Amino acid sequence: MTLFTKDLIAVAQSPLAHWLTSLPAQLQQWQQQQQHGELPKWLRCVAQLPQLEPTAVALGATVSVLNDSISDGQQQRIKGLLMQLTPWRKGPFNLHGVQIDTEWRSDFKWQRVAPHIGDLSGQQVLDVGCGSGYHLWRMLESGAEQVWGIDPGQLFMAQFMAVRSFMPTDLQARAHWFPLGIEDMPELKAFDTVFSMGVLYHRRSPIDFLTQLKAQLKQGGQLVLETLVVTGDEQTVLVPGETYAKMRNVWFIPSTKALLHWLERCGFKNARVVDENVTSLAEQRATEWMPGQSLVDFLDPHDTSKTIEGYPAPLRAVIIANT
Ligand SMILES: Nc1ncnc2c1ncn2[C@@H]1O[C@H](C[S@+](CC[C@H]([NH3+])C(=O)[O-])CC(=O)[O-])[C@@H](O)[C@H]1O
Repeated sequence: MTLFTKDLIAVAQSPLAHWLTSLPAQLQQWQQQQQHGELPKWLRCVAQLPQLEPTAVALGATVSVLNDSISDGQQQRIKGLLMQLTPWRKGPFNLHGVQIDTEWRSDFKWQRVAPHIGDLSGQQVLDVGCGSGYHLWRMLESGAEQVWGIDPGQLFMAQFMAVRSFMPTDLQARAHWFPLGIEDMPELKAFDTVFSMGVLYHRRSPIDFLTQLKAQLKQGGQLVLETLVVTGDEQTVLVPGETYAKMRNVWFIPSTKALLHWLERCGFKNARVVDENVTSLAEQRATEWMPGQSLVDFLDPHDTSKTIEGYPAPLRAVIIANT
């Protein structure tokens, strides 16, 4: 059975069945390109993870799967294998007692987003740029019927597959991850809610990006957009120099007013800002599972209201809009 067979069957059995016109060929082509590089090694680690019947599962702040009769030896083995998938950026997870304290406390972001998204019960939900899939589990916690994550990051895929391998089969069948960028998506117009958190500023063409997100939504669906913003009016946008907070791939950081304007121009209705928050050093920091540089190293050491390049420090907004 190939890597995505079960997920493709889930597509066929869902209201997204028309995705099958492009998806199998894209996945096959992608798999052919993965013979070299680190993915095969990461997937071997995932395949070696022990299969244990979960006795407790919690899709809460720490996404947890536990088995009450696990041995110390099994736990050490799980930790050793999961450590080979570092850096772990988005979490936290507790997998059979192995606490993955990720660089980001992604639960903080979910706490800001969740009160505003309504009831996801029965919904088909897409998460564009889902990383390790931490928020996919939280979307299931909020009632989604099926969650679909896309992200071009191969290590994130291995991390998602590792976490999913521990989940009970009913949850495994409701959470899917495909190695696609938003630009690889056909116009499905089929999802009830589309999330895109932390991606807009990585796109060179933000208006095209918003249009691509809209093309995934049903009529009457909702977009949940989370991104870096700056303060300013409808025409304020920061286009940083080579780096922003040491990130090389940051293009457009609009004000919330500009973002609302863009959403309106793209045909979204009822766009509203539901949260604004300065990223704290507690939310993004180095840990055993991501030992490299983190937010503290990206800010001006003498003035943490500025990035190391002198731009405003990361301020993030959550915006909800409808089609
Ligand atoms: N073209 C693209 N299409 C889809 N995804 C992409 C693309 N380009 C990059 N990504 C992916 O977008 C994610 C951005 S991280 C947010 C993770 C999560 N959502 C979070 O809110 O914590 C934000 C950050 O750490 O700066 C990464 O996983 C990329 O691989």
